[in-house]
Amino acid sequence: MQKIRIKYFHDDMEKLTYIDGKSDWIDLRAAEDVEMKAGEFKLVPLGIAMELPKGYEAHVVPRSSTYKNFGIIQTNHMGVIDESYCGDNDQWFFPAYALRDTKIGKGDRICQFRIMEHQPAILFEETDSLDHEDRGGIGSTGRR
Ligand SMILES: O=c1ccn([C@H]2C[C@H](O)[C@@H](COP(=O)(O)OP(=O)(O)OP(=O)(O)O)O2)c(=O)[nH]1
Repeated sequence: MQKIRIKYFHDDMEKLTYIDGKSDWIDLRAAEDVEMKAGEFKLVPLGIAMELPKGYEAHVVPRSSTYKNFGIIQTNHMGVIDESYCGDNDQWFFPAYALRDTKIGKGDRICQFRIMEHQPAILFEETDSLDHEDRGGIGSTGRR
């Protein structure tokens, strides 16, 4: 088991739970009641900060049911939490765009995250030709 040091910003928040065997993505909750009008953007606080393991980052995505339940989408599509984002005030946020008037309750599970190892260090080596056949662009393999 990998240990992660976590700070909760509110005493009455439900603690994160890792449900072994079902999914290794961990649900995150809104840390306050949020009301949004259609077309509004808001950074919804998630009420936690973490010290990620060395060599890891975290990826945050919406739950599949988030749009159905709340009518919001995540504006960055996938949030990347850097390893260096580990200060006492580095609270995680969910950037939300509302497509309808909506209410999110404190404690509602709106997104999920997992940790991922960093990619290897990369050195770009410039060339005039990559010496491979073109694959063909977006949609080039057709619809069926
Ligand atoms: O959905 C997200 C995405 C990011 N973050 C936090 C963690 C991350 O480490 C930090 C910066 O994110 P990123 O580098 O993606 O944002 P940026 O727009 O490039 O800002 P910065 O100038 O701070 O790098 O913001 C969140 O809380 N939620």
